[in-house]
Amino acid sequence: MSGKLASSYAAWQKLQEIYDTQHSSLILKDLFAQDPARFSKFSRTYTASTPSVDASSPETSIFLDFSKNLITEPILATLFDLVREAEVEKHRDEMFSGAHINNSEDRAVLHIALRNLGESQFTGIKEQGVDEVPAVLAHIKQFTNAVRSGEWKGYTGKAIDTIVNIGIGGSDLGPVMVTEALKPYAKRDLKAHFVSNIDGTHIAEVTRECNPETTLFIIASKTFTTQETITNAESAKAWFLATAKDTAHVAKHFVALSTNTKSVTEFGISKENMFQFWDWVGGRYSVWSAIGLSVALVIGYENFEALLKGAHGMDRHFKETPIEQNLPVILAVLGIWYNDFYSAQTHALLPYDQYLHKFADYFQQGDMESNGKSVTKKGERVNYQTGPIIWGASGTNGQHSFYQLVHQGTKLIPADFIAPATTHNPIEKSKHHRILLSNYFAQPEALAFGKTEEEVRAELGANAKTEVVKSKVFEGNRPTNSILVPKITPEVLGALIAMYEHKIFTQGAIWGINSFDQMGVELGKVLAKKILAQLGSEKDVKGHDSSTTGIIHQYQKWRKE
Ligand SMILES: O=P(O)(O)OC[C@H]1O[C@@](O)(CO)[C@@H](O)[C@@H]1O
Repeated sequence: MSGKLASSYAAWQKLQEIYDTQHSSLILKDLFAQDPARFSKFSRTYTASTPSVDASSPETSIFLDFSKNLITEPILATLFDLVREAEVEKHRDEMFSGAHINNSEDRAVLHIALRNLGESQFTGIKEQGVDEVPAVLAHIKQFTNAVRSGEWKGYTGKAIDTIVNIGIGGSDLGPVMVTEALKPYAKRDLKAHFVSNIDGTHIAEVTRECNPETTLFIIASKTFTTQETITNAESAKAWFLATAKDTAHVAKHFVALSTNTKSVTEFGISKENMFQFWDWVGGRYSVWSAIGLSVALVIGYENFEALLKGAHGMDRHFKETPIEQNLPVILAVLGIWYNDFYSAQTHALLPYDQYLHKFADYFQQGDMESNGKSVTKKGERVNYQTGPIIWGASGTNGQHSFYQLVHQGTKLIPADFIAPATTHNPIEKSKHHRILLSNYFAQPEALAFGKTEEEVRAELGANAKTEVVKSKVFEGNRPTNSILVPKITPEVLGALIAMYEHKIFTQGAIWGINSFDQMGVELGKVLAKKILAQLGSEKDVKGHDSSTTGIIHQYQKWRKE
């Protein structure tokens, strides 16, 4: 089992020494001037080894330009030494083999087994459920085809025209992000809604848009015990039965996605209407599982399978490619360079594609719930930074929101700029797309090379006030990765998501932490349940600090219901 303190590695200590002695001389303007081949040395292309499912789709490729990073070839080589010293490849192979690498819960981590579509190199995994994946996919295919064709009818004999996915965290963020990202592939007359928050507003607002005769509710919950989801599901059932009356009709309008058959049937959903997955699927890694049912309903099973295929291609790349050419590994070590040596606290994901506007939201859970840990797998407190704060927004909107700080603030913010070469909406002869991409190209250039005081003064003239000149200087030397894909297709999206999943894995393996449990979400839930019980009673709240007690008293003074 890993769990060694990363700071104990010789490569880590070498990186610290390099940072201490060299970081102030790592100037991108100079690094590019010194080496005309810098771009080609620090860029890589991933291309799926098998052709696209849809012959009319462009190839499934990802181009990574990481030349605008604060690295030299010796620094990159030392980062790769760290990967080898941390035995990342060994841990990777353990994951792919089904070893219980999630040691705190004694579970395997096998989201890769959800999407290999029976490919030989990943079969032979001896974990309960792995051999049932094809049957669940077949059930998803049969069900989604029935709903989309109108064969599946509601209790009054009408076809389903609305789906409502009720889930939270990984049971919501994946379906939301992927259905948004692949909207060009959506069946436009099937409306999809996603309810996640316990705030009654969420389900109240959604059911206002729904007709109980033509709505299908998807109760998405790995554990089927999550308070928000079960409460929302009960309210959805009550809303439905207020019109449908007969509980027999539930079977036509409610399905469940879960590992917990007992709780699903106790809720009143038959086993036949349940799509199963297994404990070795982490919530934040579950969009490839039955949790992806809403995705398959919206974009169709063939496109859902293409998404899986795209991710599987990246799995093969991660498993088979030498670390120096391995995109997830390269992204991972660059992130560690800034997170652990430059003390950058965050990492921005900036997709220049409106359909990807939920991409950063998705990886807030994916990355921060995986690597927001402070003890190693052996229980030792780390003495270095682990998971970064992930944030971001689609371009160009971010430019009119937070780019001021990114360009001229005091914080180092490594950022991934992501864009498709071709848009799904080439309106005005792709004028919009050219404008969008011109910004996608320009922002990393501005961040890297900035604008000197001399350049500003030359523009403003000799009489310009010093304070005005200074306010217009861009220090530059701010690192970015540029990721370019041919087009956002199901396969490309699958590969992109898997690339970031394996980046997260690689960083966690280097930090020696368990990226696959989430103990940190439990305490708040327990305290909330204790307070909830007290809010409902006539007695005064007790057992809390003066602040919690005081704010509850204020609430009780003001509440009207
Ligand atoms: O799918 P479920 O079991 O309802 O869990 C929902 C989410 O809740 C968590 O915060 C775990 O409690 C996330 O890890 C998970 O994706």
